[in-house]
Amino acid sequence: MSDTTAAIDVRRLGKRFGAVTAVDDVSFSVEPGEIFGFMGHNGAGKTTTLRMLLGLTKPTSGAATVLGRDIVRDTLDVRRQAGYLPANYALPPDMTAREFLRYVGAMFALPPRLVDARADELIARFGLGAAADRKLRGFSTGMTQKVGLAQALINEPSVLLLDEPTSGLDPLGRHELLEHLRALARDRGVTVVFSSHILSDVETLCRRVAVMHHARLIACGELAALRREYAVASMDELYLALVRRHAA
Ligand SMILES: Nc1ncnc2c1ncn2[C@@H]1O[C@H](COP(=O)(O)OP(=O)(O)OP(=O)(O)O)[C@@H](O)[C@H]1O
Repeated sequence: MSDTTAAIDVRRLGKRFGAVTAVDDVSFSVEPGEIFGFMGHNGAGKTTTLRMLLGLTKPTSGAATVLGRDIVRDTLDVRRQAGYLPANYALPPDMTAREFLRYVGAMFALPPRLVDARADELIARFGLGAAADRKLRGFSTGMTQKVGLAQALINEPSVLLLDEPTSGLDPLGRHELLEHLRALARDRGVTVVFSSHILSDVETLCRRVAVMHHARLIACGELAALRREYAVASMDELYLALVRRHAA
């Protein structure tokens, strides 16, 4: 049965690429305004799941809704209301940060004056003012991720899908990015899906998580309840216990 109050509702979603099953019978839901941890090691199927939610690749089975919109039938509606930061996002090196934000805003067919105002606001919010008119090619990893997050917010999305947003960041960069995500959920009610294999980040940020392993969901629920169920104290131990239990 589908959960009509959920911001994201995934029902038995599956994706095959030829002989490869990338996502197998995955179901979970995300509540409005929560920061939901989406965990799993490399190749577990996280990126493919996020891409299906955004209509960037079609499911081969199952269904999902984002803000009540069907991800296959209503792809454009979903895209208008969603922000996406892909993993290892390569920014165009010859654009400035400001030019890039305006470019992404234009793709949403927003009026130029509105896009300019939002770009300015995001540049200020992420502390990019001094670098805003420099070419992106020289940007540090931390600054690149801030621009990546800013572009994901240019359409003022209600749902934000972030694929490994903290990987490669130093502790200060990670802390700053996590604080921005907390503020988005707390102050603006944005629903965040935070895909990561950095367990401490998930632990810091998320109350509920889903864990993928070899294309399947091996756990989903409140972190505290999962810790109790598996009688473990830390996120590391929980993750290892889950993976061991489901080892092929
Ligand atoms: N376009 C594609 N064609 C063929 N196989 C693919 C394609 N995209 C993904 N896969 C395969 O699907 C599986 C899941 O990949 P996916 O990128 O979704 O995992 P992930 O959990 O995001 O991993 P990572 O953390 O490494 O990004 C992998 O075996 C991958 O090789």
